[in-house]
Amino acid sequence: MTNERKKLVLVGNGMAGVRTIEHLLKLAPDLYDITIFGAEPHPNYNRIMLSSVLAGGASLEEIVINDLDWYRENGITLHMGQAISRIDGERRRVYAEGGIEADYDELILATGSNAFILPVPGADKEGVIGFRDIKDCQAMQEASRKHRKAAVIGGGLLGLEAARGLLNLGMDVTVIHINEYLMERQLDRPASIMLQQELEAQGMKFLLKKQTESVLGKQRAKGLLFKDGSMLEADLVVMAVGIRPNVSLAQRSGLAVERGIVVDDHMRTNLPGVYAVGECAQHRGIAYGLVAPLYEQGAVLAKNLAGVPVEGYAGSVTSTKLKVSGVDVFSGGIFTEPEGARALRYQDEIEGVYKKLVILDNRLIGAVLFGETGEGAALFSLIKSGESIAGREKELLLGLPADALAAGGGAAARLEAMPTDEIVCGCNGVSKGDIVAAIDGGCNSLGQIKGCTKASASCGGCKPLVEGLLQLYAGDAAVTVKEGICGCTTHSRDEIVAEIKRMGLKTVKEVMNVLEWNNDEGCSKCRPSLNYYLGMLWPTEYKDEKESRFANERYHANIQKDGTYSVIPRIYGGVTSPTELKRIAEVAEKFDVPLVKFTGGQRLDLLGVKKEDLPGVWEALDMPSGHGYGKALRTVKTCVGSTFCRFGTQDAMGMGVRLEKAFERMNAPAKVKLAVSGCPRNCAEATVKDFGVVAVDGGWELHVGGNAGIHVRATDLLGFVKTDDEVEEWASAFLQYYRENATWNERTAPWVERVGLEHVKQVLSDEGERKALHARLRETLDRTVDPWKQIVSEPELRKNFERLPVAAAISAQGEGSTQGKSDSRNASDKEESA
Ligand SMILES: Cc1cc2nc3c(=O)[nH]c(=O)nc-3n(C[C@H](O)[C@H](O)[C@H](O)COP(=O)(O)OP(=O)(O)OC[C@H]3O[C@@H](n4cnc5c(N)ncnc54)[C@H](O)[C@@H]3O)c2cc1C
Ligand SMILES: NC(=O)c1ccc[n+]([C@@H]2O[C@H](COP(=O)([O-])OP(=O)(O)OC[C@H]3O[C@@H](n4cnc5c(N)ncnc54)[C@H](O)[C@@H]3O)[C@@H](O)[C@H]2O)c1
Ligand code: SF4
Ligand code: FES
Repeated sequence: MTNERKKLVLVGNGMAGVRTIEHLLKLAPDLYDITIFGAEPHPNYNRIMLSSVLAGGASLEEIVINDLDWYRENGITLHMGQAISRIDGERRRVYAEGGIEADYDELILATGSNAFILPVPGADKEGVIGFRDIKDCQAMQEASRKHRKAAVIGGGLLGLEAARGLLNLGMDVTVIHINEYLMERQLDRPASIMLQQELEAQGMKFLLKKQTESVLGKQRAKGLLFKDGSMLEADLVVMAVGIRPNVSLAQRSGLAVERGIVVDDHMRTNLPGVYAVGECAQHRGIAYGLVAPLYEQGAVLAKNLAGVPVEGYAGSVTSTKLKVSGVDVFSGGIFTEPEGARALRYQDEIEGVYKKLVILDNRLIGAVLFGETGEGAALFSLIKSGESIAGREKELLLGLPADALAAGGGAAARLEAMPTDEIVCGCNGVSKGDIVAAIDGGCNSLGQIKGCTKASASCGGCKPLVEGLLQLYAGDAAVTVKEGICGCTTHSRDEIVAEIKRMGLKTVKEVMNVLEWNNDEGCSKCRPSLNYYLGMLWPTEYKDEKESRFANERYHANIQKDGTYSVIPRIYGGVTSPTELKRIAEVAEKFDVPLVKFTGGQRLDLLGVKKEDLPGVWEALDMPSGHGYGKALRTVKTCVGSTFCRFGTQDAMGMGVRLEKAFERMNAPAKVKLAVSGCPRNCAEATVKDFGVVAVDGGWELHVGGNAGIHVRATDLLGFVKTDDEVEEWASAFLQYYRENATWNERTAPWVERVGLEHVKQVLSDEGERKALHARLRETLDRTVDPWKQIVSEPELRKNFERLPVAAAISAQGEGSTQGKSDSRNASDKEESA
C-alpha cells in the first residue's frame, strides 16, 4: 500500500524538524513517504551540545541524535548538504540549490535561525564568526591552535558558553557586552554580578557597556574598535549577539513572515499544506530560541499530521540553565516583577548563593537561582503548574527541597501526578513516559537513564526530576551515584581529603591536576574548599591561597551594600574597657565612619569604611581582627556570671575570654560561635551555639551543634566536666574533630546530625583521642598570626588596599594585564553586595 502514502517533505534537518518526524513515526508510521533536506552536511545532531564539544566535554560523534541508520530504518530519504532555495506552493514542489526537486502533499519548514552578525565595518574579515553549527565550532578549535586572543561579543548564554569553551582551548578570552551586566535577558543584577565574579575567577575578562564600532585588521581580524575610542586586540572574534529566524526561503516563497514565519496554534502557515516549526516559526508573536518550546510545537504538529485530535499549541513558559562548568545559574519564567507581583530574595555573599522568587496572586511566576540551582527543576514545575504556593514561600526560597517542596502535596506526589507525555528533559525532549519506560526496562541509575534516553545529558537542569522519578519508580533498586563536590570533579569530599593525605598533595593546583579536574581553574565551590582542606591537613607547611578565598576573606572585612567595608575588632568575651572604647570612638571619628553598631555577638562594628582606609583603621585600632567576615571562630558570647550576677555559680566572663583567646584565628568549614552562661538561666543563649558552655553546680555542662540562623537548632548535651581546663580541652577536641571531618560549608548543627551525637561522644570520651585532637588544634593555632597586624606591617600587602587612579584602572583592564584583572575584580567585589 506504499503508493497510497502521502508525501511529506521537511526542510531543515535540525532539532525541531526531526523531532517532529520522530513523533509522527510513533503515531502514524505508515502515513507518509518522508523526504528531508538539510543544508548542513550532517545527520541531525544536538546543537545544544556544541558548547560541550567546544569546551572539550563531548565529541562530535557523541552529539549525533539520529545517525544515518535511523533515516534508513525509517525509510526516510535524506538529502544532506542540500539547501532548498524555492518553494512552488501551486505545484507543491521544492527545489534544492543542488538541483534536486521533490513534490509534497505536506511541507514542514524547520529552517531554524542564523547567528546575528553585527553589521559593522570589518565583520566580513577572516576570523569573525558566529557560533551556531559544527562548522563554527571547528573554526574556533582551529583558531585556538594558531592564535591566542579571542573576543566574544555578547554576554548572553551563547557568548558565555563560547567564552568558556575558548578558555578551555587555551585562549585569552575577553567578553564584550553592550549592557551593564551579563545575561540581562535571564538574570537580575545581583545574580549577574555574582556570575561575573565567578567567571572572572575562572579567567574570563569582561568589557561591559561597550559597543563595537568596527573590526580591525587587514584580511584577518586583529582587534576591535569601540564607540568610545578604546580598542582590544583579538585574532578571533565570535559574535554571540542573538539570533534571527531563518526566513529567507519563506519570504521568497510568499509566506507570511514577520520576525519569524507566522503560524497558528496548529503550526499552519498561510500557505495550504505548509507548516513551520522551531526557531523559524513565530507563534502568537513569539519566536522561541530554546529547544523545550520547539519540541512542544513539534508534538502538536506531529499529532496534526497524524490526524490525531490535538488542542493546539498555546505557547510556552521557558527556563534556562547556563552550561558552564562550575557555575550554577538558573532562570525560569518571568524574572522581573510585573505590576502587582512581589519578589522574595535571599542572598548569601559568603557562600555565593542568590535566589529570587517572583510571586503573583500566590502563584510562582518566575525564579532566578545562582550558586544553588538544585531546586530549579522543581520550581519550574511549580511555575508551569500555576498551583498556589501560599504559606510555602519561605521554604521555597530558603531551599529545603526534600520536605518543604513536598509540603504542598508532595514532591513524589507531584511526580506521580505528572502526565506521561510531559517533557522532563527540555534539552533532549525526554518525557516522563520515556524515563519510566527506561526504568521499567532495567535502568536503575542516573547514568543508565542518561545513556538510554539522553535525559540530563545536556544542561543537567532536569537532573533532580530524573532522580526523583528514579526514586519513585525504581524504589530500592535505584542506585544513587555519588556526586562530586562541584561540577569540576566527580570526587566526593572524603575521597579528595583521602587522596590529599595519601599522595601528599600540597597545593590547590596540584589537587586539581592529579585528581583530573575537568576545569583547570576550578570554581567558587571547589577552590575555597580545597584551600581549607589543605590548610587543615598540612597546618605547618601549607601557605594559604588568598585567591582561593571569597572577597570578604581576601580583604579581612565584610563588604557592604555600597561597596564599603565593615570592621569588627575582637572584643574577647564581649568584655571591653573605657580605654578601648575611647580608642574605637577616636578611630570612628578620624576615618569618618558613618555607623558604629553593637553586633549580636557583643562586639562593636564600624560600618562604612572605605577599602583604602582599612589598613589605617586597623593600625589605629590596634586590636586583633574579630574575623567577622570568615569561616572561622567568630564570637564567644558571655553573661556576667558569678562576678556580678547574684545567680551566677561560675565565672562565665573569665571562661569566655579564655576560650576566645584559645581559639581565635581558627579557620573552620563554616563559621563557629561559642557562648558561656554563668548558670542554667542561660542568658548568653549558649544552647543555640556551635559550642555552648553552661555553668551548673560543681562544674560545666557542654552543649554542641546549636544554631540560631535560618534553621534554628538547639544544642545536644555533650557532657559534664568539673574544671576549667577540661572545658577548654573538650571544646578544643570537639572543634578539631569537626574541622577534620565536616564538609566545607557544613555548620556544626547539620554535621552533628549527620554523624550522630553518640559517635561524637564516643570519639571525645577516649582520653587519648581527645588529647590528640586538642594538641593538633593547638599546633595549628600556635602558627597563626593576626591578619590585620600582618597587613599593617607589610608594605607589599598594604598595597592591595590602595586605590588605583581611575584612568590607570581602565587602561589596565582594557589591556587585560594582571593589574587590570585585579582591578576589575575589585570593581565587581564592590558590586557583590549590590
Ligand atoms: C552553541 C549552542 C548552544 C545552545 N544551548 C542551548 C541550551 O542549552 N538549551 C536550549 O534550550 N537551547 C540551546 N540552544 C538553542 C537550540 O540549539 C536551538 O533552539 C535549536 O537547535 C533550534 O532548533 P531548530 O530545529 O529550530 O533549528 P536548527 O537546529 O538550527 O535546525 C535548522 C536546520 O535547518 C537547516 N536549514 C536552514 N535553511 C535551510 C534550507 N533552506 N534548506 C535546508 N536546510 C535548511 C539549517 O542548516 C539547520 O541545520 C543552543 C544553541 C547553540 C548554537
Ligand atoms: N544554555 C542555554 O540555554 C543556551 C546556550 C546557548 C545558546 N542558547 C540560545 O541560543 C540563542 C542565541 O544565544 P545568544 O546568547 O546569542 O542570544 P541572546 O539574545 O540571549 O543574548 C545576546 C546578548 O548579546 C548582547 N548584545 C546585543 N548586541 C550587542 C552588541 N552590539 N555588543 C555586545 N553585546 C551585545 C545582548 O545584550 C544579549 O545579552 C538564544 O536563543 C539562546 O537562548 C541557549
Ligand atoms: S546566666 Fe545566670 S549567671 Fe549569667 S547573667 Fe543570667 S542569671 Fe546571671
Ligand atoms: S533539561 Fe537540559 S539536560 Fe535535561
